[in-house]
Amino acid sequence: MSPTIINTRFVEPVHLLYGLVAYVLYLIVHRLILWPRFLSPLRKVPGPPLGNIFLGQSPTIIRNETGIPQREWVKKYGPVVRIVGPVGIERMIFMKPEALHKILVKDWLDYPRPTFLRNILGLVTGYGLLTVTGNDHKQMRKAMNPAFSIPNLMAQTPMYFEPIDSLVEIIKGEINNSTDGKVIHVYDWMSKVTLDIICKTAFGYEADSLHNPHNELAEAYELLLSLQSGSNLARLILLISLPGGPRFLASDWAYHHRHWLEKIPLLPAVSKLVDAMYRIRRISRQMLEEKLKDSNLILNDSDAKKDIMSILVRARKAELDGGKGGYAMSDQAMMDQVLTFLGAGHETTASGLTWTLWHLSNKPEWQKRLREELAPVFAENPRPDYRTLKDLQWLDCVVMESLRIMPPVPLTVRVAAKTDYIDGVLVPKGTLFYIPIRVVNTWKELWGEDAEEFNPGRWLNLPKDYHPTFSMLSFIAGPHACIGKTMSIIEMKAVLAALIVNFDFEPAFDGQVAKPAAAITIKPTDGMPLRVRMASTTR
Ligand code: HEM
Repeated sequence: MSPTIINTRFVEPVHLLYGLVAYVLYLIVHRLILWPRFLSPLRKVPGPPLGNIFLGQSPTIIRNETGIPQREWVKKYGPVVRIVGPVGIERMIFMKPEALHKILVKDWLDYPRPTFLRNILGLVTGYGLLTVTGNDHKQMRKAMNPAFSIPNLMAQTPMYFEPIDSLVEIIKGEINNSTDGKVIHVYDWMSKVTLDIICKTAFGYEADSLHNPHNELAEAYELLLSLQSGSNLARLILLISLPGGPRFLASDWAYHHRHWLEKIPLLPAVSKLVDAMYRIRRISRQMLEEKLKDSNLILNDSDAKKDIMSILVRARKAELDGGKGGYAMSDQAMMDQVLTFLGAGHETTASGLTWTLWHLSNKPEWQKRLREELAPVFAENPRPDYRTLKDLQWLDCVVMESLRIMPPVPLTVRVAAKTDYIDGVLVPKGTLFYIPIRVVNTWKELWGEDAEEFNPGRWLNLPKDYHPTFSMLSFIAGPHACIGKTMSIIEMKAVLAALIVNFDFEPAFDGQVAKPAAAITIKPTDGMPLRVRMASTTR
């Protein structure tokens, strides 16, 4: 037998195939069994059982209210928890301020948002601040910060009151002097009023969805929001993880052929998403074009328009004229930013307001106390300014407490771009982190035994270990902290104050329980029906 014959038999295609199959099987066994059970340096970190061999603990996470399984695990296993998700991917929870400081502030560049999250955010909110990282993010954030400065927010606050006054009149009309009041779906109205406010402050555009439910932008956002559910999110993550997935979903081709997607089982929701995003982008483009033609924009004094897009257009013009070598945004970048503000700033604020009204409905004593604080202020000026709203003590306590126990974004995610120690644990590159916003906000170890209860008074007597940055994470911290934090708090205060001064809120029926949805933001699945009457002071 010659050696040549042996060599030829060795490389027969069928052997190559066997080798390939064996390698793929090894990879699968490694991923699903060997790594999570025997090899990972995290395998001894406390945490729930590994769960389903393919999906890990994902079924529990998807089925439950966002942040609740994580909270139960922290109660059971302590401040450092390891959870195994689909295909053996590990996720870590770190609760202590030092660990959160490292991930979110000190080494933030080593712990970016994972690609799948950036792709989802990009698709539904535009490729702006929420999707960039590193130096691009630093530059973009620097260019955006002035639009959120206190002087600009002070100038924008009066813009909130036109939609707010419309809302008050609409609810009065619904109640129609009935002493029994009327049950209304509070979330729907909060969504409309915040959309009208953000359109005005972001674009200077009158959406008036409060009076015009068929406004195209309002309808597109309604469609987008109706798709928010844990299972739709899981489908979307799967789709955008495919090569070219995000680009395909954002393409004109996908929009024009979206009816095909409807025919594929499990994908009709994706077809609606493509439809909504296409329409939102088209309307935004039109608005930017109008803005670029608007001669008022060039004014640089008190007459100049104060909406965010006008501020950006002026800043770009100044940058180009002055040639300071700064960051001059392209039209597309500007549009993406404003879309980001619309996406990130509309439903978050609407959820925050809805949950605040829910808590106040169940705590009439707090509602009364708040009304007593607000009534004299509104009697003097029914459109209080930024400073007045900011300085109202009970209003501040109520808003902060609501954002603490029901943070509109209950958790977010980061990924380790390098292997490093965190809180004494060696965390390998590629590990995912839950930034456990809701868990931190209601951690009994810090906030005390009543941590999960609504008690606005606690803000006047904070726990001794309260950390101003890491005890309440509703807007997270560090370079990626919410740019709209001050704006959304003042907006919530303005809407809430006008509603409480005019109306009494109570549960729609005895034994009503809240129904929060499991998705990116925590909105009620039933639209939050509440009974609304004219407030005793206005009756
Ligand atoms: C109650 C209302 C709001 C809440 C609870 C909230 C919460 C958050 C959270 C938790 C993040 C961090 C997300 C992450 O890094 O994964 C974030 C980021 C962001 N938010 Fe908000 N937000 C609110 C309102 C707003 C408003 C009104 C705007 C704009 C008009 C806005 C614009 C943004 C932007 C642009 C980012 C990305 C910041 C960056 O990475 O530099 N948000 N927000």
